Amino acid sequence: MRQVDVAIVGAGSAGYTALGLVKQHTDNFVLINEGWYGTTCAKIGCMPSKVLIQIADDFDRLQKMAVEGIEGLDNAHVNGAAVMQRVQTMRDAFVEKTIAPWQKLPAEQNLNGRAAFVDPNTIEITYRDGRTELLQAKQYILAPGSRPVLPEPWQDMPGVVTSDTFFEQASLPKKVAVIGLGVIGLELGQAMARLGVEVMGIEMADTIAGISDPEVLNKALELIGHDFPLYLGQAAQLEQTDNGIQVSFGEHSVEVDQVLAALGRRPNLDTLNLASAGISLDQRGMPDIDPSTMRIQDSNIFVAGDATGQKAILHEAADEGRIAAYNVMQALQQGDAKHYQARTELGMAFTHPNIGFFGQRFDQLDPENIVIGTYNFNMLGRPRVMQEFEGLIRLYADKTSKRLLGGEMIAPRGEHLLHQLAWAHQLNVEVADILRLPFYHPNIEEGVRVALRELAKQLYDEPVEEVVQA
Ligand SMILES: Cc1cc2nc3c(=O)[nH]c(=O)nc-3n(C[C@H](O)[C@H](O)[C@H](O)COP(=O)(O)OP(=O)(O)OC[C@H]3O[C@@H](n4cnc5c(N)ncnc54)[C@H](O)[C@@H]3O)c2cc1C
Ligand SMILES: NC(=O)c1ccc[n+]([C@@H]2O[C@H](COP(=O)([O-])OP(=O)(O)OC[C@H]3O[C@@H](n4cnc5c(N)ncnc54)[C@H](O)[C@@H]3O)[C@@H](O)[C@H]2O)c1
Repeated sequence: MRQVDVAIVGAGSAGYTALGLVKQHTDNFVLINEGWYGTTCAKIGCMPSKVLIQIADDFDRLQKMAVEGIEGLDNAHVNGAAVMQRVQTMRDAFVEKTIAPWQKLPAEQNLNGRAAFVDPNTIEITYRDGRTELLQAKQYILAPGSRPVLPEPWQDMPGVVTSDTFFEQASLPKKVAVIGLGVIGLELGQAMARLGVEVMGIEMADTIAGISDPEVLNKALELIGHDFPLYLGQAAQLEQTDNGIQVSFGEHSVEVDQVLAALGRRPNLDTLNLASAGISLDQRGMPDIDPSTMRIQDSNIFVAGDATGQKAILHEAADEGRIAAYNVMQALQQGDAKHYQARTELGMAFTHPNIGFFGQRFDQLDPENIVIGTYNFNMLGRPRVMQEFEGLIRLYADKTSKRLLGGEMIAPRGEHLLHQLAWAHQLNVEVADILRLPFYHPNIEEGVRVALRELAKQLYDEPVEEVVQA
């Protein structure tokens, strides 16, 4: 039986990051990956979705140009097939770049098969041709990602797509029901709507994109609702018809060509048969993973990326891959696992305007202990020039420490505002210190300053001097 120092399962963003570090330490490793290479992010996730969103944003700007004196735009229209061709061409380029490191691995270390534990020390690899191989590693890094949730009756229904298949289409559909208005449903639903597809959005919960602040939610429903109708608090039923799919929810029933099911993603750890490794699992079938070490209990198994069932976003997958690899190297040298702190949490939907949060969300905070600063984009010059003057920023600060705790927003260029606020949050400085940082004029960041000033008025007895004393 083959024996190695390290076995990494999953050639995604988490596995890729771990591999880069493990390689520096030992040559005695294997990478096991089932199915295609190229990562969820590059092939069916972050990147193709951002290409589609960019095209939708560009098309939308044409309408804004008309009021700026730019003429001759009346004939502009969307060629759905060309749009999807552009998405696929760019996606293929991203995938090609992503698979280069795997292609450089010698064949005996790059195993294209499914891994699963057969006992606490051994995994079995099942190759595509049905062959199997047993392998033992001193340490394991499991990074098998996640898959879309899809109820069984919907699985073979023609016309039902998930983000796994959406980007493969030859053209844009005509009429779509987007079921699930989390990040994927909102991003793709809005982009399609802005490209002329008739879209309706149906969500079981009473919020979209995980927004917990009721004021931000109201603003988001208003703004995203301009692009397509949103039905909240409704779970949909599907029925196949001669012409498509009948979607029923609440009082409504409508026939569509296509359903985009965006109901969330499920960790792929269940494919690894962890029970055979002697790992105890909770009711959801998940092991107890320490987020500061990425280790399962006291085992030689580390988990990273979407497979943890925690923060299913790319930079977190990469960090978890790093932490798992650092600790695998520690373990190979008989060292104790090192504990790492999480970065400030940051999440965003690349809708228009961007929706997102940093730090703690509104519903995680005690209203008694916080003050709130807001900005609602009705006055600033630069957003008006850009014709993007609608949004709402809500920042939360701790009454005692006078530090930012978090914030939620729907805001033009919110992706950048969220980064700056997350950096300030992680540096753990007082609100007054953030106000003493430079703010250029005219800029959207001036809106953040308005919200910070509102916080400062509530936090300090004296007005804050916004210039640093020499
Ligand atoms: C539509 C969409 C848009 C997204 N947009 C963004 C975004 O804008 N920003 C962002 O930060 N995140 C985004 N994400 C999330 C991001 O793509 C993921 O968090 C990230 O790709 C997870 O990486 P991973 O390494 O955990 O998994 P993956 O990249 O999925 O890699 C897992 C690999 O493991 C393999 N595997 C599974 N089981 C086994 C097994 N038993 N044996 C061997 N191999 C196995 C799989 O085949 C796969 O190759 C998006 C996701 C989607 C779906
Ligand atoms: N910009 C980004 O960073 C980005 C973009 C896309 C995806 N992602 C990642 O991908 C993950 C998966 O995205 P997602 O949007 O599929 O999941 P999600 O968990 O964000 O949203 C799924 C939504 O579907 C709803 N839902 C579930 N079952 C339903 C039903 N039967 N009927 C109606 N609604 C139902 C849920 O209430 C939830 O709001 C996210 O957790 C996110 O981390 C990130």
